[in-house]
Amino acid sequence: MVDIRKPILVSEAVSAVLNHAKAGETEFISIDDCEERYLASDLIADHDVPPFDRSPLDGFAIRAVDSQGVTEESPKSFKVIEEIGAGAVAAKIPTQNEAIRIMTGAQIPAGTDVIVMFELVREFEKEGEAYFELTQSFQSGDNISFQGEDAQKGASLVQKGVRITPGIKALLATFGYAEVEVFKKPKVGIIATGTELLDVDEELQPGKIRNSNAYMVAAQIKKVGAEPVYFGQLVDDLEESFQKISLELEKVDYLITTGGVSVGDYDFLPEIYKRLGANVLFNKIAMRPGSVTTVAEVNGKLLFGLSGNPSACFVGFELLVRPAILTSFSVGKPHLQKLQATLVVDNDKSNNFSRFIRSYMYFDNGKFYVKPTGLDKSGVVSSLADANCLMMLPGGANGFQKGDVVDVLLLTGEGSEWPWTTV
Ligand SMILES: Nc1nc2c(c(=O)[nH]1)N[C@H]1C(S)=C(S)[C@@H](COP(=O)(O)OP(=O)(O)OC[C@H]3O[C@@H](n4cnc5c(N)ncnc54)[C@H](O)[C@@H]3O)O[C@H]1N2
Ligand code: MOO
Ligand SMILES: [Mg+2]
Repeated sequence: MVDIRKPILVSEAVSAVLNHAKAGETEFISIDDCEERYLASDLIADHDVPPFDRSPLDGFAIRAVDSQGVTEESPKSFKVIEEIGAGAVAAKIPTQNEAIRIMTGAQIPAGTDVIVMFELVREFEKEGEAYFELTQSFQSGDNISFQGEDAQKGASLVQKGVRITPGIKALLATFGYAEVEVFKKPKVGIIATGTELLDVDEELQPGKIRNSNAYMVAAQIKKVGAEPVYFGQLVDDLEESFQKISLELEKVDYLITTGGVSVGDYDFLPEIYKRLGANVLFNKIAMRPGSVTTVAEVNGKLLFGLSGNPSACFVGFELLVRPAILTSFSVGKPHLQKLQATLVVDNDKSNNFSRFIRSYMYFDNGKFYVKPTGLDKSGVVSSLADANCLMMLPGGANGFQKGDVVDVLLLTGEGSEWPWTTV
């Protein structure tokens, strides 16, 4: 007799995993290598930006007071007494009707409070000296980029746990972060199980299939910002599998196995958890695919027993492994982002378990729409190719019809805080 497993809600499974999530270790790395990593401390402005009042235009720095009353009909001439480019500081201080020729980015010369762009004046020369004629008046502060208008000293600009984008890298450089404190990439071991598995470079043989899970999971691990460590594939042999899993578990922060978690004669993971003395958090989730997904803990380390079925394996990673890793990086929204979209085809299947259907979401005429990307079976691999989201249909409902608005979990982009309290 096989054990009858008691399914728990997806939300219960996720919280059981997150109860065991640990804060990641941190390290300092060169700014050159920091993109896509997660900040381990807030990014603080250590000075004002810009650090001085500066010119946003190529033109002339003048005193607003000298432009008062100036119009097309009563223009005024200004004498140019110095020229500065960005990086230089004016040596002279203009007095009445004097100006400094100034380029974009240069510090506003003392005594001046307006920049007039070149295009607004008529330049001329008199007795070998440069002049221009002004035909309009200005207010003090016109065309000036003020010190601190971009960022003020002491401000916390990006919080710990945010993934470094090119824009954040610009801020890190602005504030002199040659070395950046980030979360270390945890090592996530992968072991594929199954006597039927061939590696990617092997010819097909009767009864055998190529191992796709190991490659898919490694890509999922990289995408989330961790480091995959592939330990190869195992034939279904209890002793050998136990030895290999206990050995490799020591070398990583998390271990993912694929396959062998169900109730089949060659599904040895349940027995291996026993031999390891693991605390099995759950071995059945009320979801499709991935109902057999099992998570166990050994000495504080999580072992994810993902299903062998490719789509179930994929979904198990996204719903359970992803938030565990992202939580260790202090990410505030570690779950797939939940949106809503209109179903474009009927989905009559009813199921007691909640379903996470590989789907494609698109935007048309102001609305989001969603449709499945292929056959909705957990053993299917082809429907993963076009999937940019998982349609989330709660269990117990009597099917869904074209036009229904359904929940959708995006596979890319920003995440969500906990959104799935009901399934
Ligand atoms: N009597 C029952 N049988 C099954 C149940 C059940 O509740 N009672 N659950 C079914 C469900 S649901 C799933 S999902 C699968 C889970 O199976 P396992 O996790 O034990 O995985 P395997 O048996 O090893 O393989 C299942 C399937 O996946 C293919 N596979 C395995 N590894 C890979 C890989 N690395 N790359 C590509 N494909 C892989 C394997 O060949 C099998 O076809 O159990 C059901 N059975
Ligand atoms: O766990 Mo299975 O993937 O539900 O089909
Ligand atoms: Mg099996």
